[in-house]
Amino acid sequence: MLELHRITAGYDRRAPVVRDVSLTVEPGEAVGLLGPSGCGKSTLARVASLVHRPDSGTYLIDGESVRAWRHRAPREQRTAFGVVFQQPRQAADPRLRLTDLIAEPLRAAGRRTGAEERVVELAGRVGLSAELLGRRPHEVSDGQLQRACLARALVLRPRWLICDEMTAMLDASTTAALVAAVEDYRRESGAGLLTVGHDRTLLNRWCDRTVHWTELTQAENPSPPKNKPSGA
Ligand SMILES: Nc1ncnc2c1ncn2[C@@H]1O[C@H](COP(=O)(O)OP(=O)(O)OP(=O)(O)O)[C@@H](O)[C@H]1O
Repeated sequence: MLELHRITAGYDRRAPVVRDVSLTVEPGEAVGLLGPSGCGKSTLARVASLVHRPDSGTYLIDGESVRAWRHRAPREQRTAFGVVFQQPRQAADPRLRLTDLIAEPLRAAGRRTGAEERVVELAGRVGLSAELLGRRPHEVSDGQLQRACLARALVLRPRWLICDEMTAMLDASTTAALVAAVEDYRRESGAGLLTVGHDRTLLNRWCDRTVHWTELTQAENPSPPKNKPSGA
């Protein structure tokens, strides 16, 4: 379970953008987070994925307290997360061919054995052809690059996925393909998901539960209604 408790975070300690926010995600659960532009959703998603250290609050991952963020976080906690951001061009090294981009986390973790097969398998899942795998980011569309970024996020088989407006700039068919790839992975792995977005209809359809930013600062465990009947 992910348990973010009374998190305050931002970019200037005197004016935090996230104030006293609490959120939990159960194992295997898909939670959608909605809220107006600039309210702090991405900042909270960055705290949850261990890339942004909060000013205060506590964070438990599967019962274990998080004591360090970014490169200081233990590898086991860092690699428990697969993260996809809104802007694939900002998240991708422009020098890498898509095949190397997807394999990057395997190399960083020293897990080269079987890397090629894993990349090919993931490329199939996200709908990237062998020809596209040989191209560099400037030679593919935003949607194709985002497919590669999703494959990269899945390559270490994370227990948790954090998608920060993953589909915000994509057309309907690419959005559907990426959501389907995430859901296939979750079905087989049991991974939990926190997905941030503006599209209430998409989040309601995709997630078990959709929470609005304003609910996160109210009493804990507000038991919001489920989007789908259990087992659906
Ligand atoms: N690196 C940064 N340095 C300084 N301020 C930042 C930084 N990143 C975000 N902010 C500010 O923090 C506030 C919250 O930003 P954040 O991206 O978390 O919001 P958001 O809810 O995800 O917005 P959107 O839906 O538009 O993506 C905004 O006012 C933003 O300008």
